Amino acid sequence: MATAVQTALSFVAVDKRFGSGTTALSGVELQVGAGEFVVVVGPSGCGKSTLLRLASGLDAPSAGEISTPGGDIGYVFQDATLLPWRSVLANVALPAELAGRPKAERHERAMDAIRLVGLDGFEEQLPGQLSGGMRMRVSLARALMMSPALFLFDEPFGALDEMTRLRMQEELQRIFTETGFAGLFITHSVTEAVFLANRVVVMSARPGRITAEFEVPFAHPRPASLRYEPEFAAIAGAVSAALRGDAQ
Ligand SMILES: Nc1ncnc2c1ncn2[C@@H]1O[C@H](COP(=O)(O)OP(=O)(O)OP(=O)(O)O)[C@@H](O)[C@H]1O
Repeated sequence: MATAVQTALSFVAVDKRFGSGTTALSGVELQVGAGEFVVVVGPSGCGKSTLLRLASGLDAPSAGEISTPGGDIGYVFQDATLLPWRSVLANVALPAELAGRPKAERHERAMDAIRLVGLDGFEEQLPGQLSGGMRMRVSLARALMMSPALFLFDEPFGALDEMTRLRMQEELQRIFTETGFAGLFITHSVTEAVFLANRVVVMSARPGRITAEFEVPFAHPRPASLRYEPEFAAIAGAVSAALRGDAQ
């Protein structure tokens, strides 16, 4: 986490065209500062997942520049992608194991990450014995293991029931407050975006470009009750209007 750089992620004039002729992204300008949490909302198919793939380096832009000066990147996806035959502890410790860390060190760090996501006591369980929300916590703990400077989240809570989803939002922003990583988070939910973000970025339908940005000034950690405050509703309303304007 300790990093002197001020920018965790930078997109400058980024276009993405696929061989099929589809232009998924056009002229995208996006900066995520160190310790900043940016949430992207946009209509289905506007290029949000493409944006994350480019940020991760899994795919290259057709034009423009992308840089991640902070170093390590962590990923959390909707599908928790755990190894079913490994315990919670062994799943969380996997990145350190692959990096060749000594057993005692990776055990200690994995236990720290497990405590951070509120799963202590469950470290010997198998993924199949856990609820969807708990599996998502394991996935988050595994990503936290390598203390990445930047986290990429692709709709991580999209498959969870409403109550679990709200709880996970609260947990995630508590962890964000405690660890100070930078985040780029994708969601279809406007309230999820406003609850988590320092800044909400709205994308237009294809070709995806950024059409509006909203600063979300509430201090972290944010209480669950923030969602019912008029100031919260005002920002959520403005984000929704920007999204709707795009759909017309
Ligand atoms: N590998 C690919 N080859 C060709 N076209 C692609 C490829 N990947 C994505 N696309 C197209 O690019 C556009 C953006 O896709 P992307 O998955 O990034 O959208 P999205 O905003 O994440 O969608 P959703 O919200 O539905 O998940 C879509 O029209 C999609 O069909």
